[in-house]
Amino acid sequence: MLQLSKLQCMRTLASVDDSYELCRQVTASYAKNFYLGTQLMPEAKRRAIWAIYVWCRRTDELVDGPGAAATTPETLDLWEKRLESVFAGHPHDDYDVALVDTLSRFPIDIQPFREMIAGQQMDLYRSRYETFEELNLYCYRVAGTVGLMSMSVMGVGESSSAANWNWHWGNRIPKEEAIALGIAKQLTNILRDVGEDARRGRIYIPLEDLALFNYTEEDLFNGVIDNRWRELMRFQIQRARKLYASAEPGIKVLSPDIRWTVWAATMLYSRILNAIERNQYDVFQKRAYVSNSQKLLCLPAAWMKSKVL
Ligand SMILES: CC(C)=CCC/C(C)=C/CC/C(C)=C/CC/C(C)=C/[C@@H]1[C@@H](COP(=O)(O)OP(=O)(O)O)[C@]1(C)CC/C=C(\C)CC/C=C(\C)CCC=C(C)C
Ligand SMILES: Nc1ncnc2c1ncn2[C@@H]1O[C@H](COP(=O)(O)OP(=O)(O)OP(=O)(O)O)[C@@H](O)[C@H]1O
Ligand SMILES: [Mn+2]
Repeated sequence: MLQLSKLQCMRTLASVDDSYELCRQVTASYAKNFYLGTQLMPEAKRRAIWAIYVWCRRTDELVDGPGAAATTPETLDLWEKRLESVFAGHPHDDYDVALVDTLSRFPIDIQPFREMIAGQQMDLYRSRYETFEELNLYCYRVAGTVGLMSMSVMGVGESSSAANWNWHWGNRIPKEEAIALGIAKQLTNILRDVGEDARRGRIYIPLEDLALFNYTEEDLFNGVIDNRWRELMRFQIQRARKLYASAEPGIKVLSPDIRWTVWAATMLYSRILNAIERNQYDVFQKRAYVSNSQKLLCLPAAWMKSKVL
């Protein structure tokens, strides 16, 4: 469904509403946490996020999905050319129709999308990161950019209109916070998926951090859990939590009608770190996740935060 489709020139493309419905279905099936978050948003912004989510998911699937073995740098170059035509108003398939419509309604820049592709390109040729600085660039590209894309739709300031871009009157654009939240989520995702990524020969945790705790790549591939591993994971979790904390002041600058969503998305994702701790840092045999009951309990707390913080 999400594979690169040939230009659907033989038949008319989906209507705008049908395309948004397709994007809603993909978001609901691939990302229950994000989908739940979008349910707390106004309709116009919710649909735009679904359209952006699908483009991001398709881009990720090119490198991480079932057809990834066939993906080459040329595939991603083609995908970027399609991105440019979408930004020029020319959809290639039914999914693109919603994104073209979203781009006509919100002030969204193409650059974060290009950088997302550059981040996925890194997954084609890199399976190790020597330093956190290198990993941070990867996380910015695949996740920090999602923060920038989402913020273009969410808007800032006090007015609650769909396109409440009133920063002309001094509302600060919390770009750094949006990027920080994306990177914090990516670091969380990396810690949750250590075992899954190791089975694919990938280590995202910086090698300088492994060395700091005298933990080797071989230990990681063998799933060794001892005090070295627990200290290394505590260090990683602390770094992710610091980034979540640095993003939080930016949420109150966002448009009031989406603050609940962003608090909920932040709390839901950061609770994965708590789950890793509850699992005694066993990310090799156990999958850290937030239960549905825990997710639902986050919602009133997120609502309160959106009103007072
Ligand atoms: C409600 C809400 C937060 C909407 C954002 C939804 C959206 C457009 C998400 C796109 C996610 C995606 C598929 C990106 C492709 C690359 C990738 C997979 C990134 C990782 C996401 C998690 O995906 P998943 O859990 O499905 O992981 P697996 O592939 O299954 O392993 C990432 C961890 C990136 C997530 C980053 C964000 C959602 C950005 C959050 C930042 C904001 C919403 C900005 C808020 C603004 C301020 C000022 C704080
Ligand atoms: N047991 C599992 N094994 C492998 N992958 C899983 C497993 N459970 C969930 N996933 C995948 O991992 C991702 C995270 O799952 P989780 O339930 O934490 O959140 P989600 O439903 O994906 O919501 P979001 O993607 O917004 O975090 C999902 O994309 C899901 O498809
Ligand atoms: Mn997911």
